[in-house]
Amino acid sequence: MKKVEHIGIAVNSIETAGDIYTKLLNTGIYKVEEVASEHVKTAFLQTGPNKIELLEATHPDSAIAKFIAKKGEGIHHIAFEVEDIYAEMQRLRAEGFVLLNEEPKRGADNKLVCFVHPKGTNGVLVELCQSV
Ligand SMILES: CC[C@H](C(=O)O)C(=O)SCCNC(=O)CCNC(=O)[C@H](O)C(C)(C)COP(=O)(O)OP(=O)(O)OC[C@H]1O[C@@H](n2cnc3c(N)ncnc32)[C@H](O)[C@@H]1OP(=O)(O)O
Ligand SMILES: [Co+2]
Repeated sequence: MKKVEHIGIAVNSIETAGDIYTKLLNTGIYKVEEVASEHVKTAFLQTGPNKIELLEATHPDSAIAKFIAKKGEGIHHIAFEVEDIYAEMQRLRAEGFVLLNEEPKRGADNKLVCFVHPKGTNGVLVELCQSV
């Protein structure tokens, strides 16, 4: 794992949360991107070498909608940057982690992503990200 690529925060409104995080971080949103396959709209703010990813559900079936319904707004996942997502997925499988997707899938911000089930990571949803 190269670094923490982003912290994903589940929010009801990326507009409202975006204003708050713009003030908090003293920097603006540099990208808003919908990922239809995940039923989410994302907004990114750069914080040094890392990012904050605000996530708003675009459909009731969205993982974000279910998360907020259950736990309210808050930190949703930690994403790590990897060099080779295929090799990392294979390594994690061999280590006994449960991956939530068989193959890497297209994420936001020009990434290939894969998620690791939180049951195997002390309750923290982990995302692997490889730049494409
Ligand atoms: C890809 C675009 C973008 C990017 O960065 O590029 C994103 O980051 S998109 C982010 C949204 N997409 C995902 O999160 C995909 C992966 N997530 C999943 O597959 C599900 O959300 C899953 C499997 C983590 C949970 O599924 P579901 O909510 O349908 O099941 P449960 O509600 O029964 O949850 C099972 C169990 O997991 C706990 N849980 C759920 N979400 C989280 C979370 N974010 N962090 C930690 N724990 C989580 C939930 O509380 C249940 O535990 P239990 O003890 O049984 O209550
Ligand atoms: Co993410």
